[in-house]
Amino acid sequence: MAFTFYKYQGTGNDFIMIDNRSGIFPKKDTDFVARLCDRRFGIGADGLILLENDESVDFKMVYYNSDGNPGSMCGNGGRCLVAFAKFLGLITLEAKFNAVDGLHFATIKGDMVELIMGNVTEIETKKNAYYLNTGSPHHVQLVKHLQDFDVYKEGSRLRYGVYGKKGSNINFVEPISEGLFAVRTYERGVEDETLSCGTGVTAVAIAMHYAKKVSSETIDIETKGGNLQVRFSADSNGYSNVSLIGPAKQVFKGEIEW
Ligand SMILES: N[C@@H](CCC[C@H](N)C(=O)O)C(=O)O
Repeated sequence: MAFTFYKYQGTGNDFIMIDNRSGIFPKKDTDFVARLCDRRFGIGADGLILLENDESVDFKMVYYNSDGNPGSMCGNGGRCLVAFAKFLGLITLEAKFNAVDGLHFATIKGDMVELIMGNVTEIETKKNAYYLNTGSPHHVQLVKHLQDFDVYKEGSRLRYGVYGKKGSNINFVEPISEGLFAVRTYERGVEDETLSCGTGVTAVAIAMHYAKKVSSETIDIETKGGNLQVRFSADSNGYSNVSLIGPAKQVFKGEIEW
């Protein structure tokens, strides 16, 4: 049996994209998904995303981390999926889709995708860090000399040591200038640093505003894979109208045989 896959990247966070509206993909085969995501024995990606039919909106997002297990919400993956839906002719300029954390709205112009994320009402202050959920759980920690920081060592230590089996994604952030931050993320489920993490930079932007490191409600973030922007409205109830904006690009296409 064979089916077509596409590869997309959003600021270097890369995904295998499969149109599974026919339902043929073996969704429960964790090893198969992990093998496809393997960078030496497979296609190579930080995750795999299925585009599926949804009864009430344009489509459904089903996301797997590169370890083959279903993940929580993926912000960059969601943006890439919107670009894929446009490529398939399912949408033109706007999309509404269901994901594991609920309904999302998005707009696309050229290769720029703006994705509306869920509201954030709870932020936990920890020692030198913040913990919040932007569709996925995120630890946000300010550090100095981010470029030389050992993200893998410290990220994996916190991921397992502090957050146990369930784990968390771990973000390290350094302010660059007013309204601009540099971020590096250790991703749960990839179990390594990725070039960018969409729900991660969203969590960083909100945490930095909450910590009064920035007053603007539009925040620019530099990741190793490119730049993203996060916008929100902040009031005493928390953070709403949260959006994640950045490029999402198709990289190549191929055939999977099994
Ligand atoms: N790359 C992602 C984050 C994906 C979620 C994650 N690794 C998990 O399941 O914890 C993004 O862009 O948000």
